[in-house]
Amino acid sequence: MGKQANLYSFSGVDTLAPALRAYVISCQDAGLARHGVFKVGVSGGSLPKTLAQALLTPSSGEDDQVKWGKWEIFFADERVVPLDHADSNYALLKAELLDKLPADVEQPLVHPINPDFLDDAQELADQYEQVLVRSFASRDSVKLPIFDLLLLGCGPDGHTCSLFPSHDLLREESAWVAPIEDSPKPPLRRITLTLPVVNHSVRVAFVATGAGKQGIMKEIFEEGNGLPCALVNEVTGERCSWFVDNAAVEGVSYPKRPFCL
Ligand SMILES: O=C(O)[C@H](O)[C@@H](O)[C@H](O)[C@H](O)COP(=O)(O)O
Repeated sequence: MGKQANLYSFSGVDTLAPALRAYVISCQDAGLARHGVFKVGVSGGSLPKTLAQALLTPSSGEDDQVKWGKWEIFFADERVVPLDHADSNYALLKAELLDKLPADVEQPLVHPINPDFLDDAQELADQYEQVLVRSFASRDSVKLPIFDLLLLGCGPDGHTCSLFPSHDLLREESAWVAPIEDSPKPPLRRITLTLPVVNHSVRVAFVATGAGKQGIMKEIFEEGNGLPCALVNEVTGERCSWFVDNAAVEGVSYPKRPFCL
């Protein structure tokens, strides 16, 4: 394993957001330099709101451009509900971010789940996997898709995407996208990227804020305990960056780095 995951701590979301913006833009520019598009996966929870705060501010110069027209957006996990349902991660991202993009810029290509398959979570996951197969097929090796960036949250139990602690899904080795029908966090039925896909991403960024995350951050960074977020940290090492606020990591013994690219 390489170096450890980067832990960047900020006074609050207002100071975290500009750093997250700089980080996302650097991943975007690296993706564009590598293959002309930026393939990014996002989760639900509080992330879309923070992302909007980071990305919707006006550009401050040439190096600070969000090139929306070059973005391909996927869902790191999604609830098995219609796209306009209150629980839908797509609906959340749409309301928080996509609907607020300036109308005069080229729009990103967004890949929601196919609502024709809501009756069967396995089929929904398989169909979403096919979306990834088609999108990533131009690569030489499609053993696993390689996202340029995954932007993830961390639940108070240490879950990420819909990969929950001690769940059998953590042992999935071959599927890229898997169904889960007994999610400990409602709603029960979801689909999620699997751990090998998360770990294969070029970069992984977690955003976790608020004192409510303190206990789990301590456990993830000090003990690991096989928690899904800790498993990602262990495999991705320095390819992984955490954007947190001071409240979330108070008392956590782990070196915090000053943010720089
Ligand atoms: O669909 C979901 O439930 C989310 O994708 C989930 O993985 C989320 O990211 C975490 O639960 C963190 O949520 P918060 O950021 O709201 O704490």
